[in-house]
Amino acid sequence: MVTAADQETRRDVAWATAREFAHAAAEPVPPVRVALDRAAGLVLADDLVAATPLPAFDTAAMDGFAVAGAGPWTLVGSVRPGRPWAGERLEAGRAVEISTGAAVPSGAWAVLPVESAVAGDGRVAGPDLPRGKHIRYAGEDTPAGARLAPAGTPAGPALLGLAASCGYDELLVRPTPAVRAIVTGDELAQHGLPGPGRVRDALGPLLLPLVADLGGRLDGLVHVPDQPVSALAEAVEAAAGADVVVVTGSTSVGTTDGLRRLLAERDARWIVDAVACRPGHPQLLARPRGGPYVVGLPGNPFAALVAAYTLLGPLLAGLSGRALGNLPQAPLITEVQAAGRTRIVPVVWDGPGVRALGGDRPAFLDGAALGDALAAIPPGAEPGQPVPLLMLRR
Ligand SMILES: Nc1nc2c(c(=O)[nH]1)N[C@H]1C(S)=C(S)[C@@H](COP(=O)(O)OP(=O)(O)OC[C@H]3O[C@@H](n4cnc5c(N)ncnc54)[C@H](O)[C@@H]3O)O[C@H]1N2
Ligand code: MOO
Repeated sequence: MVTAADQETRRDVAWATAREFAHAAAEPVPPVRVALDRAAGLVLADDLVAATPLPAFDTAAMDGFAVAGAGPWTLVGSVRPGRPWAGERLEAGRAVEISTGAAVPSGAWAVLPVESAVAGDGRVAGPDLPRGKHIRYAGEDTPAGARLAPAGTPAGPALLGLAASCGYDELLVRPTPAVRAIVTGDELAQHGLPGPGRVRDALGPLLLPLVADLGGRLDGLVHVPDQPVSALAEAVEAAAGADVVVVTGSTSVGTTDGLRRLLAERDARWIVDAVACRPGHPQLLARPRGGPYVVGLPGNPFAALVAAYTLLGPLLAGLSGRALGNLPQAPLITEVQAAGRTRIVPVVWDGPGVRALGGDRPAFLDGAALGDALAAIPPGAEPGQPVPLLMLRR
């Protein structure tokens, strides 16, 4: 539970609250107007309002005959998609052959599907149909001016198709926030087997797809030694053009962990200073005056992954103007102890719930590599209780 004092200092923030703090602290990036084919995956900065009614005209929903009045009917012509009927209002007892998608002439009562029609000698017969049968009337799906999607909606495939349907060539969207990564650690090796006392960098390869999954664009990654301490300051300075700087392996309080000192020197505003979760406790989010947001991910790789979902994901959502939304939940069917702070463990779907996989030690990525989701298990959770899920696979 977060006390008033925690809220003040932003120390050891409860896990769900940390996500909210990260999201709420984000000032959305300025919007840009882009062509529809450049908008995929970006987030609407404005409501999408129907520029035309949909459908825009009374439309045949079947191939057959548009008929007026009771049958049989005299055929007086044909109508094809994209070529409106040039004739007069269709009088009772008359019909036109019509294709799916063509404009139904005024006066038509219904469209008689070709399968139900008997045509010949300039006439067509068939069952009487209820008024309006197989006609999609103008504005039936939406009238012009209706709000189809609110600002903050991601421009997925269906939204782009919808925008085109009602006449848009461009959309006002927020560009993907730019993220720079700074991977720290004198012990890190970037290729091959690490050798004595060295550790292979797991976070460089993990960050490129992870940042994209969380809604950002990784536009640079540098490796920085722990010594001299000025190296980290220079790397943060060089990333000033990004929206977010992610620093890994410098969140703790050791002599080689310079991030907290650097943030103090820069008079940074603390948004989250450690989270009451395991792993990932020392993660942080702060904003130096006039600079990008700084997310500190613990060096332990699974802890870093957890921290990215906890702070970086909600921050990127806020920068893009996306809502934080509620996480999906599922019952946890295995027992996992979460004493005092939220436990975050890899899980897989198993029938009506999720099952903990193991492989959840802070430095080990095995469970996360195989899991469908990370489950955030609050302190005191009972077996069978629904728990929030951070989806690892879609
Ligand atoms: N006195 C205390 N010490 C530590 C505390 C604490 O509260 N008091 N917290 C521990 C916890 S929990 C974590 S998590 C770590 C976080 O430390 P840092 O973020 O400063 O990371 P490092 O100390 O540099 O590294 C921790 C661990 O991870 C390995 N590492 C680092 N970077 C990478 C990488 N890119 N790829 C693979 N592995 C990496 C590093 O070699 C260490 O083994 O602090 C604890 N200490
Ligand atoms: O909390 Mo640490 O992040 O145990 O590994």
